[in-house]
Amino acid sequence: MSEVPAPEVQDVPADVRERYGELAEEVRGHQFRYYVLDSPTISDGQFDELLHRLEAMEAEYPSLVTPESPTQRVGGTFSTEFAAYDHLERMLSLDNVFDTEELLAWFERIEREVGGSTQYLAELKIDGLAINLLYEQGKLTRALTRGDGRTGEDVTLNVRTLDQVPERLTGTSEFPVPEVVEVRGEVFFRVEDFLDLNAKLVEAGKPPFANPRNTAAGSLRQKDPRVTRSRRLRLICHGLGRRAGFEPGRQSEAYEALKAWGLPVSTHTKVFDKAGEVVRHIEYWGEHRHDAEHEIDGIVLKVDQVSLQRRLGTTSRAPRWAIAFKYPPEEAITKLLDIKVNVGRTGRVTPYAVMEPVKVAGSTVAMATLHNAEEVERKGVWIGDRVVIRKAGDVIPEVLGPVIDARPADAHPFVMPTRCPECDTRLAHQKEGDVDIRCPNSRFCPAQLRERLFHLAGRGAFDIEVLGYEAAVALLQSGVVADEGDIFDLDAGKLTEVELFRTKAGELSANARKLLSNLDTAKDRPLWKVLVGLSIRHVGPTAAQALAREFGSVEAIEAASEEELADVDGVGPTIAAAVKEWFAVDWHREVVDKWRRAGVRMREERDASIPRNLEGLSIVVTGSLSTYSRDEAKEAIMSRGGKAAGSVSKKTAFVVVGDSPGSKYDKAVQLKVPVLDETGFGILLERGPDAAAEVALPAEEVAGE
Ligand SMILES: NC(=O)c1ccc[n+]([C@@H]2O[C@H](COP(=O)([O-])OP(=O)(O)OC[C@H]3O[C@@H](n4cnc5c(N)ncnc54)[C@H](O)[C@@H]3O)[C@@H](O)[C@H]2O)c1
Ligand SMILES: [Zn+2]
Repeated sequence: MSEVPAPEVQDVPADVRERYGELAEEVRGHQFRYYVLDSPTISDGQFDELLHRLEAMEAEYPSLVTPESPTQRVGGTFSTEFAAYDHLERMLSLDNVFDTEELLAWFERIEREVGGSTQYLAELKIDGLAINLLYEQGKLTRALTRGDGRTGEDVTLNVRTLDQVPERLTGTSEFPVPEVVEVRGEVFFRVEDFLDLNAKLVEAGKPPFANPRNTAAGSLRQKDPRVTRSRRLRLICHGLGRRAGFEPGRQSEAYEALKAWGLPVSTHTKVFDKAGEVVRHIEYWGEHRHDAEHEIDGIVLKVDQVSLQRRLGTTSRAPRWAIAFKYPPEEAITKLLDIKVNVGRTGRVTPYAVMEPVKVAGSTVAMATLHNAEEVERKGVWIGDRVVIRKAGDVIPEVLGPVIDARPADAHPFVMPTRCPECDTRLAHQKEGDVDIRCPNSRFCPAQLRERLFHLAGRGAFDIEVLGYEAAVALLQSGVVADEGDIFDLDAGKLTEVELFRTKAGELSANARKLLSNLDTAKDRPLWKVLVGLSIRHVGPTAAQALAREFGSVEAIEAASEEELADVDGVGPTIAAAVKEWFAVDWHREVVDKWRRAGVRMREERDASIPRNLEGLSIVVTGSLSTYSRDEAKEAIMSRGGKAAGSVSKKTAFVVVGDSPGSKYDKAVQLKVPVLDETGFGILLERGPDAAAEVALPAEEVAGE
């Protein structure tokens, strides 16, 4: 073809040409920061998007394309820090597809060009940096980075520090050592080693690295090979360049040769006959991305037969016989606009990141929790920084760390506030050594009030549909509710005082009527839900159910000693202490009183047909019974007013002993507590303690059985 005709050049509007030039410059700038500085300021996904925009402009105005265009070249370049050498054969990049449709179109093109179906080799796309190892007469003579594809940087001394890189190749009868071979591969960090490295840095008070790929590149491209040596880099080989004295028929055969020569190859390489199977394979790895030892950003597909590879040839930047299917990026880089703090239901103050919204793993992210002040410091992020965020699948987004090289002059560290942002109370650690810092003004802090109201309306508590955040805030701000104690005293008169619950005509809104009816239903929720609604620290559904089952009423829980509480299965000392602390606060007890007066259920509903014949008795069950499960036995005791205790004491009325009893039985013997077998337990339940006492055995006799 002749040169691009001049008139077409003029067809490109000046503003498009200008925008194109700017975009191309921007892309080159990012390539420099990525390939030379090992320190990108945008994520790979964001970079790919810029490149795509460039491609789209070129597709619309083909005359924009020049050989220098970033779309036509292998991305990298080389730094003058290293000696530069040419590769014997060019190192190329890979073309990308981003969905199945594009992939199927690629298969179609290949099969059209080779005239039929063919076999494909599927490999994990390792997110590392490309390396070219030159072996002459079996001896490693040079290692180069990819550079611009033609010329790479000499990193031989550094590569020699990798355990997996043999100084000399070994040969076998099937695969003798070739005269010359360029081996292409990927240098990377195993995720585990990367996390280890970061943990050590943090321990030494240094900022951690943001991601394994750039850290691997930075670790290999070091002036001082000792730094490289300390970094536990890994290698996987995935191709050949120039070779003499060896010619594989298939790519998969080349891997066998590499392995025979003593080079590391992947264990996840697979040959497929059918495009459909490849698609399933890609889906599988999409869901198991994190099962590989290294990060993967896609699957690479290669036409397996080398003669067909030759026939398909290459473009200026990539082979035509291979393609990379890229998974949606899980990381993005964005600006950390601010770090704010949130005050939770129990007063815990949590810093969180406010970021310029950015798309990652299919959703837009603008906020992420930072957990506590220590965590902010550990991550080393400053307000104003560009930060790397990560969101894997459905997992909540996480701020990984700052892009240190992109730190603007006005960036500044976060300072944890000393006063509550909502009520101005001085914040404090509740106990010595707590990481968390809290607002102690639990009664009046608007944030805590709002969160508690919202919580008590939740599914796990009273399940009051209309009482969301908006309603909670409206009720508190209007003053008709001072705290959660007032919630069940709401009536039509009070609600008409709240704008949110009034119609324009000043009448009660439909929503208000619904709230009243919700509240009415809520009064009859089971005891455990009432307990959850009280916002006692650590008392979630599990502990609340255990407490309700064991004690049967709020009064009984309040009256129980810390030991008795701790003794309950599913409660334990921490929760027991929290319950005691909670009931020790006057206004907490007032909340309970107000709710009780308003008609909220304060005790477990009893089945009237069950006799309350064990009232006040503490009974311990040990070993397994044949007709009752452990829970059923407890339930049977408690529904009769007894207490199913977890340990034997002098106050224990009976110890019920099943098969293979534990140390509780020994304790019963020691304390001379009456012991019942399973039949005796049945008598106890049906006829009460007096009848049971007649059949109770002295402990020794049961033991002798
Ligand atoms: N964030 C930034 O600023 C920035 C700038 C430039 C490039 N990038 C990123 O770098 C990548 C582009 O770089 P690229 O040109 O190296 O292309 P690429 O990473 O998409 O694909 C080519 C490379 O894949 C590697 N590879 C990994 N596993 C392989 C396997 N099994 N078989 C064959 N090759 C395998 C090879 O080293 C090869 O050079 C993109 O992900 C891009 O987003 C990011
Ligand atoms: Zn406060």
